[in-house]
Amino acid sequence: MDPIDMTVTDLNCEYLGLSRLCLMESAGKSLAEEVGKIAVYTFSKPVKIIIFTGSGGNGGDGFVAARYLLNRGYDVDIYMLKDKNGIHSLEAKTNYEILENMKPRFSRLTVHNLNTIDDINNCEVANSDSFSEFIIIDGILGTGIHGKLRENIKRAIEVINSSNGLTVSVDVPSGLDPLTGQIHDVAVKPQYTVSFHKVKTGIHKAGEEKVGGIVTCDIGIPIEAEYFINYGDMIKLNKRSLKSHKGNNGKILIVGGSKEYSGAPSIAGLAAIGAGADLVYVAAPESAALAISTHPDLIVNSLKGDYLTAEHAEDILMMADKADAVLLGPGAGINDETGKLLNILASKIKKPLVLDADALKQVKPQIIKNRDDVILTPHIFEFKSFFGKDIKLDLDSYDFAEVDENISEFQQVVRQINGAVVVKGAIDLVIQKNKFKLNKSGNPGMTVGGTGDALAGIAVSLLSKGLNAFDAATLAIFINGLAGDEAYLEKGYGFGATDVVAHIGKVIKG
Ligand SMILES: NC(=O)C1=CN([C@@H]2O[C@H](COP(=O)(O)OP(=O)(O)OC[C@H]3O[C@@H](n4cnc5c(N)ncnc54)[C@H](O)[C@@H]3O)[C@@H](O)[C@H]2O)[C@@H](O)CC1
Ligand SMILES: [K+]
Repeated sequence: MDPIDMTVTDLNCEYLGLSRLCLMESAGKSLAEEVGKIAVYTFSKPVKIIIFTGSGGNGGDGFVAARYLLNRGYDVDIYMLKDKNGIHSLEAKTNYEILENMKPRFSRLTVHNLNTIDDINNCEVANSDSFSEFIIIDGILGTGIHGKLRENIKRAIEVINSSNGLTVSVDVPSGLDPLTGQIHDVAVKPQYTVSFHKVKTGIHKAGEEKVGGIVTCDIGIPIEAEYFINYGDMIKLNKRSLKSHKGNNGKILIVGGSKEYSGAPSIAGLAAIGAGADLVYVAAPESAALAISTHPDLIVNSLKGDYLTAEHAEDILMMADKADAVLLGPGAGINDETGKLLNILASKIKKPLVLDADALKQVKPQIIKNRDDVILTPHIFEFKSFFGKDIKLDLDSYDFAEVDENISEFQQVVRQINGAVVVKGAIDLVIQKNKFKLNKSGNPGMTVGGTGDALAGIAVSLLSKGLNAFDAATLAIFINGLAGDEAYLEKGYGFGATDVVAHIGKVIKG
């Protein structure tokens, strides 16, 4: 599991009511159990446990484990590389304070602050001849590592590696990149790594030589916290820089509209603005352009005729050059000439793309199949016509295995292409290759016309800000549903797509 996805899942547990403090308790308890097993297996007698802690959640797991190990009768020494005031994780601080409050202390616990390099050089582990047999728990850095290692952390890692203690790393060996498995400077070289919930991607990549034996502990994270999109996923949204200029936050081109439909590209464009894009250009035939241009937020390029045709290709390709992402299809209609144009554009535009209803019905899968920067937003019938496969999403089962089997049926079909697919329904399914997420935001009122255009507009807006197709697709369907839920609160089932659009900015901010 990628570290960012682990963070998202942890956060989503909170929205189920499962706090980070509970997760840390569970992680620390599992850690203590595993260390206990390792101690018995390796030494078959009580040994001293030395826990190195940093300033984050990784150290917090160490503080929790200390309590359980003390109860099992172990002597525990904690070596804190950051003192209480330097602990950033609230949960870690709470767990440290529990140890601190144990006064008078009957347990065999000692706590040392290693504030300076000298403190580290002079600690017992650095002169470990004085110990016979002991276990080191490495709770310095986990998934929260970033940038270059600070000097004191580097030194502590060197001391751990040159000691003769048996080392158990918490979640990730400190210093090892939890995503790539690379060691940029130095890293703890443990005999075992105890991971929580799922092994982090970097651990798999690094291999046993760098991480030792891998133990994975279930810490009670329910599968629903991982499968369903929730507010935790919002951390993937790029923060808007305070110094940004016009255009820095996404320039979009929407290609759509026809004699019959001018509403669809307008809604998509306004939704893109709602999701934070700076500039939205719409390329539409003149029969739709006038109506679209009544929205002053949209910049309309009027093209000759009642429908988009292959004759417009050159003009549109020039416009696409200036955009960061392009949406093809809303309200374009279905006819041979428009179909021809959409296929040309899908093959020639090299910017990230969203293919919506009328584009989905006309663009041939082989044209986009090798691209991983494309999002398709079909409902189940469009899915069938695009992929030529009739399957249903059936999540009414109480059996994980059946749900997984149903989802993997979809994955097998979607694997024909490299892009992300949002299968819209009462519960939505987002798939890209072996990744998937489910979404339950939204309500039955969203069957009203135009909500699909709003979704496509949000998706292209997020693509234009540099999100990858999977993240843009998952966040777009979640945000669109949340905005729909706000519209329902305001107007009951009497809301329309423009009401959904009106709430997009607010639900993102909130
Ligand atoms: N997030 C959660 O809810 C859970 C997290 N858990 C544990 O918490 C860990 C993640 O916690 P955090 O996100 O707090 O991160 P970490 O504990 O990995 O460390 C982040 C801390 O180290 C500092 N730091 C980062 N890079 C550094 C560098 N190069 N040099 C020096 N200091 C550096 C940061 O300032 C931050 O205070 C996991 O690996 C796992 O062990 C578990 O308790 C299970 C639940
Ligand atoms: K660690």
